[in-house]
Amino acid sequence: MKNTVRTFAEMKERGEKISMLTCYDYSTAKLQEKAGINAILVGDSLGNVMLGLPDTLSVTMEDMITFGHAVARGCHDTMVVIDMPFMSYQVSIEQAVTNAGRLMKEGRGNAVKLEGGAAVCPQIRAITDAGIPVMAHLGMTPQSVNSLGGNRVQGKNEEAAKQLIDDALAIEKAGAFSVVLECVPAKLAALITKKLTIPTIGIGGGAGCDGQILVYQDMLGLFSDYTPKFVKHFGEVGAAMEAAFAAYVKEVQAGTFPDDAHSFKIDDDVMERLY
Ligand SMILES: Nc1nc(=O)c2c([nH]1)NC[C@@H]1CN(c3ccc(C(=O)N[C@@H](CCC(=O)O)C(=O)O)cc3)CN21
Ligand SMILES: CC(C)C(=O)C(=O)O
Ligand SMILES: [Mg+2]
Repeated sequence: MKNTVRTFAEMKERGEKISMLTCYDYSTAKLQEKAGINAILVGDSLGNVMLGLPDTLSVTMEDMITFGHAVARGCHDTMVVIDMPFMSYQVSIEQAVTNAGRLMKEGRGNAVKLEGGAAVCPQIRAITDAGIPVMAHLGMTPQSVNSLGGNRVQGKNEEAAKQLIDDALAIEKAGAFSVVLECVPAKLAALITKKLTIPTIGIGGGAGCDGQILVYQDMLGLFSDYTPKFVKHFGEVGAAMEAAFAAYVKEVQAGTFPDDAHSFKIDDDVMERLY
């Protein structure tokens, strides 16, 4: 049986930390599942790390479905959450439910995630009522980068902090099963975590959250367009890949690859007749 919404609730109750990573492809999903990850997010950050875009705004439903389905094929026991892309849920409740449904039917996700607080509570309620679990996303919400004026920490002053707490309580009431807290001061994220019965998943939210998430290319040292303060490298995979690519180039140039072990044989008498 797949871990699911119930697993999340039980883990918070037991005080067990929830580990999440983003993922966008089949092979990486299999590795993450083998490594024991609790849940995977197919994030719209794929715009940055897979497509080389400057932000997440032009990521489409088709993008999310293509990458989502690839990840879902690699996951047998792991819950797959798929981000709802910019403008796939803001316009109307009806459109939000339709698009969440597509991410489940065509993307083969187990849950969806959308950004925002009180403003998107009607969408959270309607999608949840349709039988689709919703993860909320508060604090720094990258789809609002043009309103927020950059990818910076949120909730620093009393008014903004109170707003964040109110939004967190509202999305919980609307039926969200969990919430991402992005770029929120650690002490504020810890307070929100205490106030909520649903698990909080931090990214730049400090150790007081119920779980953590990172973009996998960030934690592997595979992405270098920018490095948010919350990113820690758990490996230097970018450097390892570059070294392997360089070794390949060198062997091809030298003619030492492929050798006999990586080539196919034909009987000598067949070759003699051909000559
Ligand atoms: N590779 C990647 N990692 C992410 O975490 C991520 C994405 N892409 N794409 C979507 C959003 C964008 N995110 C970002 C992007 C940049 C910063 C960043 O550079 N923050 C600076 C502060 C910048 C400022 O104050 O203006 C920092 O020091 O953390 C943070 C989060 C988080 N998400
Ligand atoms: C950074 C996470 C939370 C996200 O929304 C994404 O990867 O798109
Ligand atoms: Mg996202």
